[in-house]
Amino acid sequence: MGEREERADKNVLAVDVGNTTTRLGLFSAGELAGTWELTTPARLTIDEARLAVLQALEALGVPAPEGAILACVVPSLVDVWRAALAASCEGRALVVGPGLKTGLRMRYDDPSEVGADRVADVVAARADHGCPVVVVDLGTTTNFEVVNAQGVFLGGVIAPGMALGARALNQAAARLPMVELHAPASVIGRSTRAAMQSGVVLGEVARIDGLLDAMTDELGQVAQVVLTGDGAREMSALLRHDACVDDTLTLRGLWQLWRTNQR
Ligand SMILES: Nc1ncnc2c1ncn2[C@@H]1O[C@H](COP(=O)(O)OP(=O)(O)O)[C@@H](O)[C@H]1O
Ligand SMILES: CC(C)(COP(=O)(O)O)[C@@H](O)C(=O)NCCC(=O)O
Ligand SMILES: [K+]
Repeated sequence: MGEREERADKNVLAVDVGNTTTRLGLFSAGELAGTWELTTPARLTIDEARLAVLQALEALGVPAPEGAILACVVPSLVDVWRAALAASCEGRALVVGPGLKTGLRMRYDDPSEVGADRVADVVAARADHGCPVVVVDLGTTTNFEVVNAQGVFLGGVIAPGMALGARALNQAAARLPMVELHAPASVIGRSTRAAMQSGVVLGEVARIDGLLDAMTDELGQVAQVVLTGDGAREMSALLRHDACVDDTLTLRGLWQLWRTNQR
């Protein structure tokens, strides 16, 4: 077996630390063997992060990883996870950020500003869905990543996510309850709850459809749309645009970045 095949065969742990949820994905021979989620805490010790890794490996019934890669958009948690992953695998853990080879051309004014999860999304979207492509990632924020026909990351959009919108309404207005993020039966709400669900969920649908239209105009061509994140499937059913749902996009982008950086 060549050195390259041997590396591709390794068990690799990919960790995506979002502002709300931390996702672990264990890749075995290039396939996602299992995932594990925990709530992203405000503070975390290296031991707690190591324990989370051990729990995930045990629950998934997978062997300890040989390699690890991290995308963390919470700066205070980067060093903790870097150290915990180094202790959980052979050698250093890779961290998506300055210094890591991505193979991407980026038109961001300052590419070091781009969130690590967005970089991973773009890498996987380019490889697995083709270009041009727009990724819509539903998380704490609803963020879009736009990739042109040449595979260049042009930038995108960062908007408040649906849960954030619902929470903001509840916190800012004394009479507004917390609502579940389901689409109401009609856009014209006849109760406080229905009106809020219309504003948050159908408002998000309109925002996504509207921004996709504007992006098509700005790009001068129709791009494929890839939806990922919380409620991606429900959202795809509500959108006017055709969109492909890809739940494991970010984790797969991390695995690809790990592989790129073994060469
Ligand atoms: N469409 C949706 N349906 C259900 N919950 C959603 C939806 N969109 C967002 N959420 C909620 O939004 C929050 C943020 O999403 P998450 O994927 O955890 O974010 P991040 O990737 O930023 O950590 C979570 O609390 C999640 O439950
Ligand atoms: C846009 C984000 C907040 C999305 O994070 P998430 O919703 O996944 O927690 C994150 O990618 C980030 O902090 N980015 C830095 C700013 C930028 O990408 O321009
Ligand atoms: K995310």
